[in-house]
Amino acid sequence: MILKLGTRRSLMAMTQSGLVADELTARTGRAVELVGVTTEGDVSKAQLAQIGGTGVFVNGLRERLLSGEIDFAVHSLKDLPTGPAEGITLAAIPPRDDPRDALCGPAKLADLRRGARIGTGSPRRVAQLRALRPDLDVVPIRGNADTRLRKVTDGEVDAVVLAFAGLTRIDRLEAVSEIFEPDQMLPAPGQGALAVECRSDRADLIELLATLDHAPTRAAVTAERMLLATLEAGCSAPVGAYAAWYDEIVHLTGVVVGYDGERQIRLSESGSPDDSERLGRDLALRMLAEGADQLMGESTS
Ligand SMILES: NCc1[nH]cc(CCC(=O)O)c1CC(=O)O
Repeated sequence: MILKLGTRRSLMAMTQSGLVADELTARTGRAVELVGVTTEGDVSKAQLAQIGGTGVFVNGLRERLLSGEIDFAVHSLKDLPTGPAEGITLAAIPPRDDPRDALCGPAKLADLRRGARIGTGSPRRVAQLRALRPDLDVVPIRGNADTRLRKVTDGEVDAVVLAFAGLTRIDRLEAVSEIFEPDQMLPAPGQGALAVECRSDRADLIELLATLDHAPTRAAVTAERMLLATLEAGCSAPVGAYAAWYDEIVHLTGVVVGYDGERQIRLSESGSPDDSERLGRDLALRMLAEGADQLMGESTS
């Protein structure tokens, strides 16, 4: 039987789902067919900072998993809410792509003109951009990566910030003028990674999909997501987190930035990959002890 893989319809989503489908076929010999699904996040014109964090890109796919219309689904992991979903299992987290953010514009950040207009709706990117260049005019924009890049070519904004992994998937690396290192801009928890979900009662499928799982990526993104969950922040909060993995140790860094970019709480901690949930929780608790709560509260008001 051909397995039905549910995916959003954007080029980025179709590309990443296609790669997962090919990988599953290569590893298990099972044929996979893509099924395009439109989600609330694709339709709504509201700013993500308002509607985000509630799984707007994810819920439509989960409904079709539960109804049996599709067998499994591929999401961008950073769009996945941190809470559990009834009846749904996170069956695999494949090897992560580049987690960094990229500037797409005519020059590197330091070389943009004073007061240049930068388009991004993400409070995390807004706050970190302001920390790097307080003079910039950061304006909210929405739409998929292609639409955002067009706003640069049309002159509506001077530059935009997008995930490097997404730009790779839609073959638009020529638009990149600078890649931000994590010490300049920490990515969103889970950025660059994918999530493969299926129904919890499909034991056969869970076993099959497990062949796609990459343990180091799972440990790293688990730490990042636990940090986010413990801060009780969603994808619309000014929270960055990145866990690197080397010498069999997970090195997690988290940041909370005030909306004006002036104040930030940035801390790091290392631990065993077998205990990555505790690593994320411990670091978040240290950030809260330093006032992360108050800083996040100011940012959303
Ligand atoms: N919120 C939209 C979204 N979800 C995942 C990605 C990029 C790809 C990824 O992080 O895996 C993007 C676009 C962006 O932030 O540029």
